[in-house]
Amino acid sequence: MSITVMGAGAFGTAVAVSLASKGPVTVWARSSQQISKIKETRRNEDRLPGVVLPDALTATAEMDDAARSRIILLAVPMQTLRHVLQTYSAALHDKILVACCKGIELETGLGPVAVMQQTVPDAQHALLTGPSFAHDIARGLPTALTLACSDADCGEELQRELTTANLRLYRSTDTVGAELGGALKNVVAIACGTAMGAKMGESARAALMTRGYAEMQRVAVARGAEPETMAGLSGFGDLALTCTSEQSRNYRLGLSLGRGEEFDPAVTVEGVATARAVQALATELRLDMPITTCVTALVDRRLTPQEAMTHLLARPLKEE
Ligand SMILES: NC(=O)C1=CN([C@@H]2O[C@H](COP(=O)(O)OP(=O)(O)OC[C@H]3O[C@@H](n4cnc5c(N)ncnc54)[C@H](O)[C@@H]3O)[C@@H](O)[C@H]2O)C=CC1
Ligand SMILES: O=C(CO)COP(=O)(O)O
Repeated sequence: MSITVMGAGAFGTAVAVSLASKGPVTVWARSSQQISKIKETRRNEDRLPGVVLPDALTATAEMDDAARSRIILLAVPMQTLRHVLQTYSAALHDKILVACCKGIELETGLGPVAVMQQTVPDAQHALLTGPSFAHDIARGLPTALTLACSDADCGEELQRELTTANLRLYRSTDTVGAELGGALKNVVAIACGTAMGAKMGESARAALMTRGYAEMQRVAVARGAEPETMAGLSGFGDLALTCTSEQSRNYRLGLSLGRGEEFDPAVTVEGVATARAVQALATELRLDMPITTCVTALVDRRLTPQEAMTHLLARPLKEE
């Protein structure tokens, strides 16, 4: 069965490379210039440098080609997902849609599954998330991810179809927990990068990871997720990866903030909008989210890293 990936960024291209080991894959991008370049060079040098694309991978800018597959992965940044789905909803209404985005929509506070449900209600909706850098997947390195789908049968089908020799998928029906884990770990990664960039030490990073995880659980429980989902690949697993590796763009943005350096605004950093969205949610749900609050203030340049840490350390003492 052919599979389509919409979004020829780092992640979409990497997953398509892995899926192409099993059968035909179509990668769709809105830019025909980008597609021509990919066809010519058999590489996506701008987004996934150094990776030769396999023959089973076809690139297209035509939605008619993309819509031939029944399973469609959406590998675009979270803040663009609604626009993409609205634009192509007619072609997508009878498909199985699998969002790969990690974030919360700023205007609505919704995750990718809810956005798919609102924009293409007749489709089936799932989420692919978990600890995985695009380059690792594309190089064939071993990776384990969560495939979350509230419909158990559809989830099983997707698990079979999307598992490859280097991509092992675990199934879950808790889409709310899976999408919150993937979104919120990015906020904590910015905090950890900031602490490391400001030379606050690895102990500070461990504290931020652990207390950040407590914030992730607080939101998850308030949103009706299963608490154990946070302990899985989509939560703890991705938190561990993203908070400790310079391959992560969220972590690298944090490093820049900590060092007082500029960061390329063209790079996709999902945690910035998500921190603001989660901050709004926390206020609405009356949740105590001090790390998220500090990250929002850091990215808005309302606090320096030192002021943020002083603020966190000076909070009233409490039970763990
Ligand atoms: N890069 C990675 O290692 C991983 C990324 N992800 C997630 O995948 C999602 C995409 O990230 P990347 O591929 O890394 O980002 P990227 O910045 O490499 O690529 C994003 C792609 O989306 C396209 N795009 C943006 N707006 C669009 C629109 N309105 N219509 C059509 N296409 C549009 C861009 O042209 C670009 O090709 C993010 O939510 C990210 O958190 C998940 C796991 C790993
Ligand atoms: O989600 C990722 C790894 O699982 C990629 O992280 P970044 O978006 O921070 O690069």
